[in-house]
Amino acid sequence: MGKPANLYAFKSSAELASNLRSYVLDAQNSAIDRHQTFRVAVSGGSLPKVLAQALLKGSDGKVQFGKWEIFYADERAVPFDHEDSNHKLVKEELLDKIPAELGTPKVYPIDTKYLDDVQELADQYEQTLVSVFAARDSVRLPLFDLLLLGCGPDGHTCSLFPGSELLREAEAWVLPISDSPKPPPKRITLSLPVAQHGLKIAFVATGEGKKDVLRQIFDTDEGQQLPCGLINLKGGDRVSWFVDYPAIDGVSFPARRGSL
Ligand SMILES: O=C1O[C@H](COP(=O)(O)O)[C@@H](O)[C@H](O)[C@H]1O
Repeated sequence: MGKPANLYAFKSSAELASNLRSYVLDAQNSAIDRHQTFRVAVSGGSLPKVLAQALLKGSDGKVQFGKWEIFYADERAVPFDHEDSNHKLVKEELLDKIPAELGTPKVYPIDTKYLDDVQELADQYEQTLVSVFAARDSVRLPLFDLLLLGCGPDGHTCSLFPGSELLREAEAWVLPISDSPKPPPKRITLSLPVAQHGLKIAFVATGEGKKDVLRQIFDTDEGQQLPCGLINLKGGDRVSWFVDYPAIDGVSFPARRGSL
C-alpha cells in the first residue's frame, strides 16, 4: 500500500507550522549551497495560509526570500484580482507580508494575456519554466528544489484530478484544463511527471475533511491511483506529509507525532 516515507502529525496548526518551517529552511539551505537559489513550486487552496504561518514567524534559521524563485504548481485561468486566483491568495497571505529585511522573492505568475486560451496559457508557463530551468532538449524535466502541495478531499493535487486523462501525459511540463471538476473549470497545472520529480515534495493536509482521502491514500491500493497517491508512491522518501490529528483520524499507518 502507499505507506508514506515521512508522515508527521501535529496537534496544533502552530506546531505544524513550526515544523514545516524547519523542513523548508533545510530545503532552502541545501538548495542555496548547491546553486545559490531556491526554486519552489507552491499551491493554492489551504496551503498559503499555513505556509505564511510557517515562514513569517519563528526565530530559528533565516528565510532568505531574496534567493527564492517561486512558481505555481497550478493556477486558475482568472485575472490576478479574481478571488479564485492562486497568485492573489499567495500574494495576500505571504508575499505582501514579507518583511523587507528577509529580501524579495522572484515570483513567476501566469501571463494573464492568455486567459482566453488555456492551451496557450499552459504553453507560455512551460516556456517560463524552460527559460529558468534549461532548454527542453537539455533536461527532460524541470527539477524544483521543493514542491509544496495540497491534497484535496478527492485526492487531487495541483490541478490533477482523479481519473483525468492528464495523468497519462508523459511529455509536457505544464498542462491546460478546461473542465476542472472543482471550479473554476479553466486552469493550468504542472504535469504528473514534473510533480513527481521534485527534489523534495511536501504535502500539507489539515482538518477532518481530509481524513477519508488520507486513509485511502495510505491504507488502500485504490488510493495509490489518486493523484496524491501517485506522487506519494513515486516520490518515495523525497515525499513528506505534514498533517494535523483530525486529518489522520482513522489512518492505520503510524505517524511520527509532534516533530520531524
Ligand atoms: O483547487 C485547488 O485545490 C488544491 C487543494 O486545495 P485544499 O484547499 O484542499 O488544500 C490546491 O492544492 C490547488 O493549488 C488548488 O488550485
